Amino acid sequence: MERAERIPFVKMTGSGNDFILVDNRNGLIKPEEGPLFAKKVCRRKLSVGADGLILIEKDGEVDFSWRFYNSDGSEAEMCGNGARCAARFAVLKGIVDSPSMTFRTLAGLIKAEVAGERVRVQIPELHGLKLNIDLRLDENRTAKVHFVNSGVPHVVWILDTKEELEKVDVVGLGRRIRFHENFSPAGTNANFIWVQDRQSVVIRTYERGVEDETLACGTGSIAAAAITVALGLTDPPVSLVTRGGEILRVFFEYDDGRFENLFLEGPALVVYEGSLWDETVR
Ligand SMILES: N[C@H](CCC[C@H](N)C(=O)O)C(=O)O
Repeated sequence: MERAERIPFVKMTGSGNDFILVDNRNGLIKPEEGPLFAKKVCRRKLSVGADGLILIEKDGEVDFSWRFYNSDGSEAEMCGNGARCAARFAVLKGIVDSPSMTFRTLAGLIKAEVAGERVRVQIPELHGLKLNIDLRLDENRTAKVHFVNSGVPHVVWILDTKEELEKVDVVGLGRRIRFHENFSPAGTNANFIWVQDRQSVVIRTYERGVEDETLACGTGSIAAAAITVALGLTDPPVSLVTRGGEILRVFFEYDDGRFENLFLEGPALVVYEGSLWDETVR
């Protein structure tokens, strides 16, 4: 990257899942530089710090394209909370001239609708739904889990009580699932949920590529909503109570294994704007 003394960015939070957003339509950060740049700027205390980096790029057909990186520098196909932040960022920065837009991700085209601080994004599709998997965790323990890809891969483990959800070792068990041979080589995110009632689920998520629990996960919320509806435990729209306390809402129609018109809705807030000094990303 030719040395740009300072790189303007906006820090945003999608229900506690936090991101650094950069308008990279000038191509300053080259594709091959993305992973290391992301790893450096997402370090808490040593740089801006975030769960992920979002680079907005030019696109010849739709409003814009994006590159999404987890804080470990891995590029992910999609990010639900990040998509909501990217849509609001595009409106605030005049990258689009309408509150409705379409942008390109590795998981396909995302339609977004910005209404003030709240954003709805339409997820292209769910695939690979697999219910009631007996997952061997170690020689003495198996867990009944479920799987779906909601833009990125997600395992969902349903716990019986709120207390169990409070006490579960999200990082220890989450890491075991994330690196489980069943899901290699791509790995998976791991969600632990408790079904509060037919309209709401409390969720905690261990995120692949952050390698820790995050305060919210958009695609994880979609996965949990889809799986609990498919199991007959909830009815859409489903509210997801995230670890940060914010509520994410997932809308869709479900009929005999088919999910239609999948939307994720929730707040996407600006925390601050800044300019990144070159000396901390060399
Ligand atoms: N860490 C995820 C990508 C971000 C997902 C999450 N932040 C969301 O809001 O969907 C992965 O690598 O699969």
